[in-house]
Amino acid sequence: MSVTAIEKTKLAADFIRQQATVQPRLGLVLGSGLGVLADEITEANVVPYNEIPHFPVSTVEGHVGQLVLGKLEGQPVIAMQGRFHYYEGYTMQDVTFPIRVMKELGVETLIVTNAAGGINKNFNAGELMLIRDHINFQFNNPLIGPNQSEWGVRFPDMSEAYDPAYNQLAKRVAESFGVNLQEGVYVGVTGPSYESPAEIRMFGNLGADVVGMSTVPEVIVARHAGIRVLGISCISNMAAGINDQPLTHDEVMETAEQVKPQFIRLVKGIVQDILHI
Ligand SMILES: Cc1cccnc1O
Repeated sequence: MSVTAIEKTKLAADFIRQQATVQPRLGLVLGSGLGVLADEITEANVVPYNEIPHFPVSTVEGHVGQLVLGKLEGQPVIAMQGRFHYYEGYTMQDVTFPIRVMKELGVETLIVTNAAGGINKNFNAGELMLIRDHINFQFNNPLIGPNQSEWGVRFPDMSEAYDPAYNQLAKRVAESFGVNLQEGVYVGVTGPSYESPAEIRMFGNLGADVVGMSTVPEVIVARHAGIRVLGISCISNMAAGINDQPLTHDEVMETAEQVKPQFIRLVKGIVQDILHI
């Protein structure tokens, strides 16, 4: 007899709970090149994705695929070191399964991060952007199919998918730390090819400030589950056509390397207070 999605979620959560040193309240999804934040977690214990029942298995060679549970700035957290991308061939349900498991473990707040391409010409590679809203341009949705009413409603509201109170906190922390934090709209595309200049012009006309290949499905599922969300993009490079540079993944990783100190300082500052608002 096939195992239901709810049963798979509970089996994965039970496995993780047996190994966890904390009961996490805050979830972190760490995007390309940003997994280093998990190294800041104390009292940490690591659970490799390939040991967790029903967890997707990372297909990317040498890609760290593990959960890190412990304390970050004294708060009980669970961090994904390595995420699953739709472009790898995972289903939308695979991509978002870790968010369902986080909810089952008791997570009520999620910080989602990513590397993104800059579209807004006032932005620069190496800057951080607070996500105010997103555009789903992945021609799919993780909630398509029968609704699991114990997870959430059939038609979840997305009008404040990125929590306004969290965004006010992030701006206060950025200002206090002297971090130049941009703010804007993230458009999620499927990838894996980078966008064409014509597509970037279109996304700009549609109101997008950065583009990326992740985040949107995880946020939709988090909101469906009643998890409050804060999102931060690391502008890894300017998207196609914004300047005359060809796009490479190496450049995405190199920029993430440069922005890491600011990113870590900002997120740790946010983590100190986010569970109290
Ligand atoms: C992630 C990304 C970086 C740069 C340009 N486009 C993208 O989708």
